[in-house]
This record gives sequence, structure tokens and C-alpha cells, in this order.
Amino acid sequence: MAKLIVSDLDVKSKKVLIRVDFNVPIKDGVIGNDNRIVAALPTIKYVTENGGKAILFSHLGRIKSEDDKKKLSLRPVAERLADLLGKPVTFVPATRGAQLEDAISELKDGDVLLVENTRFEDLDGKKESGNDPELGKYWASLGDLFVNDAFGTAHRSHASNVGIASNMEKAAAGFLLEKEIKFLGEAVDDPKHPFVAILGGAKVSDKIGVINHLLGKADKVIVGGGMTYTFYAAKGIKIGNSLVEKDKIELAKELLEKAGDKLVLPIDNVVAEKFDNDVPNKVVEGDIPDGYMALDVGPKSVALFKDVLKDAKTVVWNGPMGVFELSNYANGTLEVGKFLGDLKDATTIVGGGDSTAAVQQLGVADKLTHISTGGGASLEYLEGKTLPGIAAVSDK
Ligand SMILES: Nc1ncnc2c1ncn2[C@@H]1O[C@H](COP(=O)(O)OP(=O)(O)O)[C@@H](O)[C@H]1O
Ligand SMILES: O=C(OP(=O)(O)O)[C@H](O)COP(=O)(O)O
Ligand SMILES: [Mg+2]
Repeated sequence: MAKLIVSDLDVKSKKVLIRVDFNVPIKDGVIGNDNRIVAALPTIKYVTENGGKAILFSHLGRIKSEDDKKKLSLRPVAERLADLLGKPVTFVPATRGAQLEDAISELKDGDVLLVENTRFEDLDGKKESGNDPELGKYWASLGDLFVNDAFGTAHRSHASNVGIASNMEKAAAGFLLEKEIKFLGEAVDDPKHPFVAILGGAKVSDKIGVINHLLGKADKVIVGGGMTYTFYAAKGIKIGNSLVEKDKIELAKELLEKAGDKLVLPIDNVVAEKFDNDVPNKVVEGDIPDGYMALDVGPKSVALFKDVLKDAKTVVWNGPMGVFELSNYANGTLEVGKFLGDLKDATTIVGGGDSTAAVQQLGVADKLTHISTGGGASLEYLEGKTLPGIAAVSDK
């Protein structure tokens, strides 16, 4: 059944709570890529242009200590949003309490307010990411209507998406959520073959399980980026200080056994002694030497990946092939991105906050068929899972 959409709501003079995914790459308070903010603009503008008061919620990064709170405030995002909207955005540096409630009561029709990083609540017993019932109820009490537009977070059951929705009479989807579901559904319900999936990035424990499903659906699964070295460990290849998820080595062994030659791993890597652009690096085949970490896939791996990809008619890609944020380790991601852009008659889909940043930063985004704001979310959607953030939206 079709979902209720924000445009089905009468938002005039209403306090409209909107869950967005503003989990953008950010370093020292500087936003690396604003694609996720841009992608949320249609819903925010719809609400404000129709006389609603937009009250925005998002997480940013993962909050495990007080120190993380200093690095991961949403204030810079509020400033960028104000620039993009061309109007002021009230930023509230709190996730609850009088300061937030007063700021909301002062909003006029058409105003926009951004609440501080919802995961600040995680320091107190994972209240946001554990979907604490009291927190969802409290946030819901701050508004009249709820719109979920956070596709990138749809695979999470948080107080700010599922929690708020379950305390409102109805919850609507925003335009971004609607667009993502439509596109991903059409592209992968019956994908044209050869279908190649590419999985990289750093969220190994979150995403390695998806490979099991992808093996059943794709003709080849290319693994690169930080995902690689847990598989290397499973194969007995030395990994030095490379990223590894020890708890997932057994799973990696099972996947390797099941996959046979369907799973394609890098054969060489760019390694360095530090996670740093200003130290020497070198390309090594096979074992990563002690004291070194692998930060990009090497040229022979790129050639191998291109050979696997050359006839593909559908490609789904999540997770950069290396630490593309540092120029010395961007080549693998750049080469794969360029190659996808030049594929003939192929549907090429890239998903993820960082993967999107990578293809935009490296200038190859325009030649791809679809850029999805969700990494983990698009993978789980493709897996056919019911995403809690989507399930929480009401039917029409
Ligand atoms: N070899 C590697 N070692 C450590 N981190 C890596 C490696 N390769 C890629 N990464 C990191 O993975 C991050 C993105 O991972 P992830 O969040 O899973 O992707 P996405 O946001 O596209 O879904 C990037 O910040 C990138 O630097
Ligand atoms: O950036 C996100 O996912 P992605 O890195 O898979 O694209 C989402 O905002 C979810 O973040 P989370 O993986 O910390 O829950
Ligand atoms: Mg990411």
C-alpha cells in the first residue's frame, strides 16, 4: 500500500517534527560534503512554504564520550542549512528541556529550527539509538505532525524516527524517503545481469552480513576498502595494523567458502605506517607488513575490479575503496568511480554518506545513474528487509 506523504498533510501553522539524516562528513567543525542537507531541502521547503513550522531532528556520528559531543555538534549544519535555504535557522544546543521548548513556542509560521545531535542522548544509556520509549514520547509531544525524511537512518530504530512516529496519530514520509524507495525498488527488484555489488568502507560489523544476501542476488561481489582485511584475516593473509573486525573473522570464513570465485578481493594495497597523508606509502601484494596499515586498494586490484565490472549491467556500490579523504589513498575509489561512469547501458547506483561524498569530491557523481543518501539503509533495503524507519510511516 502507498505511504502517506508530507504533501498529503495540512501543515499550515502546525509544528511539524521532521527527522532528517544530516549525518554528514565533518572534521574540526567543517562540513566535507553537504549532499544530505541538500537532499532534505524539498521536504523542509514544502513545510515552510505552506506555512508550517519545521522542527528538525538528526544524529551526527556516534557519541560514546563527552569529548565526542564537542566534535559532533550540529551547529555547523544549522549554519549550512541557513545558507542553502537563504533564511535563518534557529539552532538549539540541547535535545530536551526549557531551552528547546521555549524556542519551539517562539517559532512563527514558515520558521525552521534544528535540534542538537539526537545521539547526545546516547551518553545516558543509549536513549536515542536504543529507542527509549520516554524519549520518543517526549519528542513527539513537542509537535503536531511527524514526517520521516531520513532515508539514511531508515535501517535504525531510534527514538527520533520510530519512537516519535509511534507516539503520533500518523507519520508521513518526506519527499527524499519517497524518492529513494521508489528508485531503489525499481532498480533492484529485477536487476539486469551481470549484476555486480561493490562493498567497502569502514562499517565492517554493520555491513559484512549483507554479503550473504548479495551472494544470492549478484553475479559478483567485489570487496574493497576497510571491509577487505577481515577477509584477509580469514584467509590467513597478514594484515599488519589494518582495520579488522575480529568478531567477524569466522563469518568471513563462511562467506568465503560459500562464495567461491563470486567474491573478489583486492590483490594489492597501498600501505603506510600511519593514518596520515604526510608519511611515505608503498604498494604491496598479499601480506601487509608488520607496522603498516592498508589504506587503499592497489593498481592491480583496480585492474582486476575493472575486468569484473566491464560487462556489468547493474552495479550497486557502497563504501569507498580506501581512505579517499586523504589524497594519497583516493585512487582506488576514483578509478572505480570513473569506470562506473563510463560503463555503457548500465544502471549504476552509489549509496552512503561517505561514498556520495567521495564520488562528488572526485568529480564522477554526474555520470552515475543514482546517488542514494543511504549506505547501510540502501543495502538493507536491497536485502528485502523491512526497514524500521519506513515501517513507522503510515499508509495512505
Ligand atoms: N582501508 C581502510 N581503512 C580504514 N578506513 C577506510 C578504509 N577504506 C575506506 N575507509 C573509510 O570508510 C569510510 C566510509 O565508510 P562507510 O560509512 O561504511 O561508507 P558510506 O558512508 O559510504 O556508507 C570512509 O570515511 C573511509 O575513509
Ligand atoms: O551515515 C549513515 O550510514 P552510512 O555510513 O552507511 O551511509 C547513517 O546516518 C547511519 O549512521 P549509523 O551507521 O551511525 O547509524
Ligand atoms: Mg558513512
